[in-house]
Amino acid sequence: MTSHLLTGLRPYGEDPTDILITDGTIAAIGPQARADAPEGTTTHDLAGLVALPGLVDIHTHLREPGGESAETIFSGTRAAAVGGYTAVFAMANTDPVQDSAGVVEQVLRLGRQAGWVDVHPVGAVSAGLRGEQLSEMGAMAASEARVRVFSDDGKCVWDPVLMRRALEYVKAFDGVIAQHAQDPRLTEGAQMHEGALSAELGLRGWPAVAEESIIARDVLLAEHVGSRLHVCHVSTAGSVEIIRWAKSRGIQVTAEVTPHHLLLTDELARTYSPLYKVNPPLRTSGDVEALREALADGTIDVVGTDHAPHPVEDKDCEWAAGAFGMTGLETALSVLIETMISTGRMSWRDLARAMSEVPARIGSLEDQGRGIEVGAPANLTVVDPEVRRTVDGAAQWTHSTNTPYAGMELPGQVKATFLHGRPTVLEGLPVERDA
Ligand SMILES: NC(=O)N[C@@H](CC(=O)O)C(=O)O
Ligand SMILES: [Zn+2]
Ligand SMILES: [Zn+2]
Repeated sequence: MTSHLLTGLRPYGEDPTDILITDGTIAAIGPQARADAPEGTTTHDLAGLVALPGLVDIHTHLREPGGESAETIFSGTRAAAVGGYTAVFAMANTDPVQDSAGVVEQVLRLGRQAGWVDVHPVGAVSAGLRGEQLSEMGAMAASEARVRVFSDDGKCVWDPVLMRRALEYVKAFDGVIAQHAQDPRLTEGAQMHEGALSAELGLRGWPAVAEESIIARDVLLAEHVGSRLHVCHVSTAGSVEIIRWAKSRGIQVTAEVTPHHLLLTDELARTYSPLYKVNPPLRTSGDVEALREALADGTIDVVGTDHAPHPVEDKDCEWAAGAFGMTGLETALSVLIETMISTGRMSWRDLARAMSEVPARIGSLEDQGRGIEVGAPANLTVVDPEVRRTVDGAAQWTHSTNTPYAGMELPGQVKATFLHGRPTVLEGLPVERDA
């Protein structure tokens, strides 16, 4: 029997208490925790720190197989643990693509071997992400990986017939289609948000309507089919309006916002540094305000990092040649503290809902996102919200250095993470399993 006694921490930022973890489960909370601690229990003094349920990322790119020069399942999941995560959904745009039972089972296995977080492979919607025929969705759902989230992320499922079939297909096992909403024709050659600034800088624009028109179509398809739609990385005020309308009609739609779209704006394109190049692009301060409001009022359900590591040669170049994407696993919680907690827009309980409970529910996980209660699996994140740190891309655990926050001071640090009762992070540092 392995036991850990966590003393003095504040669940959801509330009154300090003690938590006893025994054999992967929260065994006691409060005075009973010390009383029940068996011989040989390891005690961790975490006085004053905030405890949250282990974070769940609905949108991570781990890059393996095929993109190991940017990230591996090991390096990406270790970065996730350091960022406070206990589960990640690994996007399908790998090489080979995660479009068959064989590939998703391989990703599952590598995730288990690494042991930093639970890895849930996302299945591709279309074979090879080609947008032509459906992938082996049923086989992936029935595989050991039990795939429930399907996405062609990186590409939009553009063909409305294919989208309709995908939505119909996943109903059989309560799956969900996560759409990367980007009309490819309206965004050909696009480099940044379309607006006054793109005109001034002479960069081809990515108009808001290219996202909004796909979301509008997809919520109507989801309604027609009676299936579940999840919208990836919502980035415009207009998208928020459409999702708000869809929810008011009872359409089964959930939506995600990234940390970078909650904090950064298109003004950063003035630097011409590809570190700020991402898909969908950074938008205006008006969009940022609408996204914060939507996350606070629940129109946007969850935060997804869209952690998108890229090798240095794809970012250390001119803007037009740069790859789209930013890393985010190690900074997500800090950005959320900065934008939503410090501003009083969300409580710690709200944050736990958006970063743990609801992402777990969208992905049909039963042993994650359960909250801090006796009997729940001991997936916990312990954060010091008071520390302020300057982000250093080279000092992160991800294999890539394309963080847009380099040089910025952000609040908060994850001090400890527990995965099914085992510490994966202590004192802010990853703990090797055999240690
Ligand atoms: N977000 C990005 O800019 N890039 C992602 C793909 C995606 O999320 O659309 C990637 O895989 O690099
Ligand atoms: Zn995407
Ligand atoms: Zn993505």
